[in-house]
Amino acid sequence: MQLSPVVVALDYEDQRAALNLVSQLDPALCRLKVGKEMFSHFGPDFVRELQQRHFDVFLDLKFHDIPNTVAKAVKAAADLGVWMVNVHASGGSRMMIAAREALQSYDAEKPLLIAVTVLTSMEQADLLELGITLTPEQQVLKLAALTHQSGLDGVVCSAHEARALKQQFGQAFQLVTPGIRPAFAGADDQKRVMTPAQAVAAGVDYMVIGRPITKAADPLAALQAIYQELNAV
Ligand SMILES: O=C(O)c1cc(=O)[nH]c(=O)n1[C@@H]1O[C@H](COP(=O)(O)O)[C@@H](O)[C@H]1O
Repeated sequence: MQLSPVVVALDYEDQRAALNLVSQLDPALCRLKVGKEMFSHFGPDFVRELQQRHFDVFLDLKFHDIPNTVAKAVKAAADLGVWMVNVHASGGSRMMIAAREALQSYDAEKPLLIAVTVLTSMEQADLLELGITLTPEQQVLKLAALTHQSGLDGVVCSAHEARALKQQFGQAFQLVTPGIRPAFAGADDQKRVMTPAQAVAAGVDYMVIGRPITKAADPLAALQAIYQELNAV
């Protein structure tokens, strides 16, 4: 069975609750994302626990620092054996190139290196506050171009930008998108949502899905429903 593009976001303050969810999921149907909250609470051991359960882990720590520090941080993530790691594209091309070069010696074991463009929670007013006068879509394209030039594997973006990004940067440029909502789920606080099928049709490679699975009465059934919807595309 081909691994599905679903990455389940583990946003929990309680490790037992997270592992209870994980024990209901199937590593053939999804990967797992560990972000700042769980990594700060439970550290690399938690990531290792997930890997021992045969899950690929996306370490979502969104590194943004001087090039030397980010290079060392992505190397530490690679040593941990994660499948995907990310940085902020707004850290600039020198930072992103340093991160890419730090992973060069990992060959087949190299994690995918992805850059965050504009967070899906940010609107025009948030960019203006930072002195950025471009629209969020224009800023995404600008940061994606910088990411592509820096030789990274792809970007985190909204599914609404996927079509334009694939057109501009080609099929190999990987798109990772949050804000995905299956027809059976509510939008929660996500603003511009797409269904999994729409996202795949738009060119999304990996979709980060949290609450529609983690808060479902039957998480595996929710995951299977998404997988079936994707197989029908
Ligand atoms: O990097 C992310 O994963 C991320 C970037 C972004 O721009 N927006 C966004 O929602 N996310 C994450 O994607 C996940 C979405 O979770 P749900 O809204 O519950 O599906 C959360 O872990 C967010 O932190």
